Amino acid sequence: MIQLHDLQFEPFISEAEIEEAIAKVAISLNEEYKGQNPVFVGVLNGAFMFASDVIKRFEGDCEVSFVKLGSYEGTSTTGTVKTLVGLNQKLKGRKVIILEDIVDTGNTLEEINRILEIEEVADYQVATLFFKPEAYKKDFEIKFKGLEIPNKFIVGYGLDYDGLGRNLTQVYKRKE
Ligand SMILES: O=P(O)(O)OC[C@H]1O[C@H](OP(=O)(O)OP(=O)(O)O)[C@H](O)[C@@H]1O
Ligand code: HPA
Repeated sequence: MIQLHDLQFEPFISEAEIEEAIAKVAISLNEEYKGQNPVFVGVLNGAFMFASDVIKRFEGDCEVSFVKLGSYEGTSTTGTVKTLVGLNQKLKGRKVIILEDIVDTGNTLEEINRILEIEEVADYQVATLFFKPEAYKKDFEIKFKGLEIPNKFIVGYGLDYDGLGRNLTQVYKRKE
């Protein structure tokens, strides 16, 4: 059990399970994007660990970029996704892979869709380490998913509760 701010969290997903999920996503990305020089776009802050681990496993040429979006306060979404740092690279005509630590309600993805619509990319897909099917309310198909998880608030491996917990190497869920 760990305490972050006022909340307690219990172990939920081990390092080995996380590694297995990343390996699975990496195999699919290597198959799908072989020889295509895709651009990975990581969504900060949460995706920094996943981006690092999955990009290390990509075997061909690729480029790496980041955007920084934010919408959560405490354990819930505000419903408003703010672009804190935008794209600094032209993506016109490129194959783009969005890297997310988690897709929860899908609000953040919707904002990314808006950002990419004006970029005239050749194609883009989303790769997320964690996915909450019960919480996801959008139509956009998520092609690469590491682990489907129940609708519980989690921390660790990049994910935070009000800034804390990102450095944890395994994932914890909020104790009920
Ligand atoms: O599907 P959603 O309900 O939009 O949730 C997913 C988003 O929430 C988290 O970001 P957050 O806004 O907490 O910013 P952070 O990455 O800096 O923690 C996470 O990193 C995803 O980007
Ligand atoms: O379960 C979560 N934990 C931390 N950050 C998040 N952002 C969306 N869902 C979550």
